[in-house]
Amino acid sequence: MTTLVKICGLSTPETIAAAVQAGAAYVGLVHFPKSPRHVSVAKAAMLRRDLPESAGVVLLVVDPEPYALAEAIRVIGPRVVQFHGSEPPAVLARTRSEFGVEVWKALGVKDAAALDKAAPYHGAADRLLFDAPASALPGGNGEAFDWNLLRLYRGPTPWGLAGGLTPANVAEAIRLTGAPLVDTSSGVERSPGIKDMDKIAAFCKAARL
Ligand SMILES: O=C(O)c1ccccc1NCC(=O)[C@H](O)[C@H](O)COP(=O)(O)O
Repeated sequence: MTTLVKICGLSTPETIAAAVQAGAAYVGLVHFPKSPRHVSVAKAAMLRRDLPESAGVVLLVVDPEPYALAEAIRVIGPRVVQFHGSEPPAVLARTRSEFGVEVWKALGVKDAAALDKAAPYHGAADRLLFDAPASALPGGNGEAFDWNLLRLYRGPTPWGLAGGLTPANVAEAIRLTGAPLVDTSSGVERSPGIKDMDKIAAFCKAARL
């Protein structure tokens, strides 16, 4: 089965084009001012405008105010909204029904018990993204968690694996977990917020092996 790839934290037309060209199914735009990858709503809309419909634009937010979220979705027009804070299932369900977007929920995985946090989101989320627990930032810290925790995971909601994935370790992560989608940010950067087109291509290639 083909593993879908999401490259997150993109902020230039060149690196987005490189991700699409390399076969990434999803490109992530981080709208969170404390992140080195933050893009304003206006910039996200500009980046989105030049993309083909086939590119899955994921707008990433952290505990957004309802008004600000509505405005961002209206102006940017993403295919997916990824919630990366402590949003309850009702926020995802409401966002999906009001705006007709896909909604994803990121969950930090510290131990096996952390996977129980997925249960309330079944039915409300279109995808769960299992990531390393929040540290300096809610996500995008380049830290991996113990992938063995997902070996036997069989939840009903489509899911993805994130956290410290790189061109060098992504094939092993897929082999161990069977992840249907892999997501990376720091692992394809030269420095925080600065994406590297060669690393993006290498990641997409390694995820296909
Ligand atoms: O990337 C960020 O700066 C970020 C900031 C705040 C919340 C989430 C953020 N990123 C979310 C992602 O989907 C990342 O791709 C995911 O956490 C994996 O990041 P990394 O470990 O750096 O590959």
